[in-house]
Amino acid sequence: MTADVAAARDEDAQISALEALARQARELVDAVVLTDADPAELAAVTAELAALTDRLRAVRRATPLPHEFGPDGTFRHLGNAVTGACNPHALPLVVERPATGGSRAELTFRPTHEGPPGTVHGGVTAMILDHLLGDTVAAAGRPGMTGTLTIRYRGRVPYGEPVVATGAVTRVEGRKTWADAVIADTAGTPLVEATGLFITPKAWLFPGAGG
Ligand SMILES: CCCCCCCCCCCCCCCC(=O)SCCNC(=O)CCNC(=O)[C@H](O)C(C)(C)COP(=O)(O)OP(=O)(O)OC[C@H]1O[C@@H](n2cnc3c(N)ncnc32)[C@H](O)[C@@H]1OP(=O)(O)O
Repeated sequence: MTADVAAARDEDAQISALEALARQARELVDAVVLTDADPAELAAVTAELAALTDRLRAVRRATPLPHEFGPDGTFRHLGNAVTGACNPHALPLVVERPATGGSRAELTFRPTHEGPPGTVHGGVTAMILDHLLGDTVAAAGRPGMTGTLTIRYRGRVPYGEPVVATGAVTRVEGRKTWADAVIADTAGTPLVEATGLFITPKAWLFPGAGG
């Protein structure tokens, strides 16, 4: 076994273990949101969690896992707040790029995403749509940063039930790209609609040019 292969295996093992930890941390957050344990039990669990937190902090990175190209050549961001498999804050959203263009994701929100009673928080759905729009413009070969994001909330988004998010580019002009996205129920009824303007920084077009 070469040193490169051994290093790749070590990295795979590290990522798999981090993904498992993130999955467990999501389970923990869901359990916290829904627990009805008594105060003594809550205090005992809190003390155990504090000890576990100290163990993880003992070996600490400066930043979350970075953007990179994975072993199969595809772009990945394991620490991303929306898609990162190693980030417990992420759903994580799994985005597909249909052959017909745009981006698509099937997702199920959890009780931890609740805003109004029985409804997903509008900021959470906006975050998902921002990411999907960003992926949509990137899929069209025009990656950019969100300049503006307009949201129209048409119906309550439930948690615990699957919904579908889709996005499509609508207009391009120089470094600007506009796209629309929607979260709909499985019958296709739109629940939240978004329009985004994405601007490709000059540095992404001309690396080293600044901007
Ligand atoms: C290598 C990467 C591979 C990636 C491959 C796969 C990716 C996989 C999916 C990832 C998906 C992520 C999705 C998350 C997306 C976020 O969440 S991004 C985070 C939120 N957004 C930000 O932080 C952006 C912060 N703002 C900035 O960085 C800069 O202001 C911007 C937006 C890059 C623009 O800066 P700039 O290029 O210096 O812009 P500037 O030259 O002043 O203006 C250019 C034009 O845009 C207009 N403009 C500028 N800003 C705005 C604005 N905010 N609103 C309206 N118009 C504006 C100007 O008026 C101007 O218009 P014209 O005069 O040409 O008509």
